[in-house]
Amino acid sequence: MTLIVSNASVTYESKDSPPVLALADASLTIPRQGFVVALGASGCGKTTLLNAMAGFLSLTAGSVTVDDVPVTGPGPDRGVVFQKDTLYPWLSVLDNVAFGLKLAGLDRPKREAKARELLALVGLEGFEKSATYQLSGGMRQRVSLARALATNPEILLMDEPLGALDSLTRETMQELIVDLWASTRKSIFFITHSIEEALFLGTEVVVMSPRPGRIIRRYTLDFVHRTVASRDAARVKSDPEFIALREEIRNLIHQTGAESDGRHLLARAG
Ligand SMILES: Nc1ncnc2c1ncn2[C@@H]1O[C@H](COP(=O)(O)OP(=O)(O)OP(=O)(O)O)[C@@H](O)[C@H]1O
Repeated sequence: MTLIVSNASVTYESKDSPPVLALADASLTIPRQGFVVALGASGCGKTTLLNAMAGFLSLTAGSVTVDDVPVTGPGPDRGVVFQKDTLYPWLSVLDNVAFGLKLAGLDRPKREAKARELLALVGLEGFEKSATYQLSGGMRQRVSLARALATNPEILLMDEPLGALDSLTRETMQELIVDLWASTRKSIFFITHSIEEALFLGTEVVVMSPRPGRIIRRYTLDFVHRTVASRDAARVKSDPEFIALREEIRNLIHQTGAESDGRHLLARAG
């Protein structure tokens, strides 16, 4: 499946404050089996873009399509993982993962078998009967991932799923996501504030700048392919090419962050 965002703009209107141009003329393709990462400072419209892809909000202008069919709402072809897990505290780990399958009408043995398989895939074998509040942040995000995969969406939309984790857990989770991407061949759209994370994960990285939120730069990368081939994350992250690009993007984000303050006022006034 291919998800295409064309010339998408979103303006938030409210009664008490001026309209905010949160996303300005963004175009983006999530190709089949691609791993596209949106990177940018707070407020540059990343979540707005993801919400439009997920069908949670309507665009002010432009379009989102999946295989040429316009997105008009959420659908089983797109699974979503949020920064803060949205697990049900009254359900066990297994039942959280199986929940969507229950809604889809699968009988108990089938949905539990599928949920067990997914929990093994994310490294949570043995925790099926645990309550979600007994788990660490990293484990909870593993459950969220398994839950998003349960209905077998071709596209995964991930809104800073590792943002709340400590740095060691975060690195382990990055490697898990690379493994999942390589083994399931899903298409992924992933949001992060971390330049290193974006470079490590993405086959394509789009850099966004705030006020108004727009895509200012695109990079096609192969670091993630190198990680899949070498299984040596530390080596990939310390590669001089990786480090040079990390610095280039850091400068780019700092420059445009400063410049965009002026544009912000223009965007609001205009
Ligand atoms: N419902 C809303 N009403 C009004 N303004 C909003 C609304 N949601 C977001 N905004 C504004 O739109 C802009 C883009 O927000 P968005 O959440 O998409 O950015 P982001 O890049 O995901 O930020 P963060 O990294 O902090 O999550 C911000 O200036 C934000 O304040």
